[in-house]
Amino acid sequence: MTSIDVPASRQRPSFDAARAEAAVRELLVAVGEDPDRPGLRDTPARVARAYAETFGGLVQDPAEVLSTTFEEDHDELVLVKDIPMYSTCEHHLVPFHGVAHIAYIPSEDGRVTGLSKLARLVDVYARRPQVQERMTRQVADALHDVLKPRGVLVVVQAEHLCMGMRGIRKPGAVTTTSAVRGLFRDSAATRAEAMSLVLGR
Ligand SMILES: Nc1nc2c(ncn2[C@@H]2O[C@H](COP(=O)(O)OP(=O)(O)OP(=O)(O)O)[C@@H](O)[C@H]2O)c(=O)[nH]1
Ligand SMILES: [Zn+2]
Repeated sequence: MTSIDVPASRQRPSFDAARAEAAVRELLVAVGEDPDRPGLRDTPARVARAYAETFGGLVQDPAEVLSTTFEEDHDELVLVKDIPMYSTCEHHLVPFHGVAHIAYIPSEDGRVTGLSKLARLVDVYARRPQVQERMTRQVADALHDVLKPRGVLVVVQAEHLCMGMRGIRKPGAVTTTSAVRGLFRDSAATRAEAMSLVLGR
C-alpha cells in the first residue's frame, strides 16, 4: 500500500470559485463590514482567485510532479536546501512560511528526479490547509513511494503567523520538523551527516 494521498482530483471536484466568493462576502458581513462599499466590492472575487492558488495543491497529484526522472547513475546524496515555502495553518487559516530542505539518496538504479520537481512537490503539499508536521511527512512519503530512493530526509523550518500576529504573539519563533525514511532512518551516522549538511550554514 502506498502512503501517498489519492490524487485529490479523484476525491473531490475542482475549486468552486462561486462558493468561495459567496463565503468571503459572508465573512465580511460577519466581521461587521459592508461588502458593497467600493473598496470591498471586488474583494470576494479577488480572494477566491487567491484561494484557488493558495489551496491549489488540493487538486494536484504529487506523483505526477515527480514523473520526470533521469538516468544519472548517481547513487549518492542529492540535497536541495532553503526551498522557500508558504503554507496555511489549518487551525487559523493564516500563513506559516519558511524553508524546506530535501535530501535523498537515489535508488540502486541511480535515477534522479529534476531538482525543480522537489520544490514543486513542496508546493503541492504546502498549498493545502496544513499542519507543519503532516506536510513534512507527506513530502517525505511521496518521495519515498515514487522515487523509491534508498533514503529521504525532509526538514521544514517555518514561522507561524498564528503565533506571531495573534494569540500568544511570539513573532520570530521558528518551528523545525523533520521526517526521515530508509537509510536516514536506519543509520544514525548517515542521518547525522545529512542533518549537519542540511542545518549547517
Ligand atoms: N503542532 C502544530 N500546531 C500548530 C500548527 N499550526 C498551528 N498550530 C497550533 O494549533 C493550536 C490550536 O490551538 P487551539 O487551542 O485549538 O486554538 P487557539 O485558542 O486559537 O490557540 P492559540 O493559538 O494558543 O490562541 C495552537 O497551539 C497553534 O499554535 C502546526 O503546524 N503544528
Ligand atoms: Zn494556526
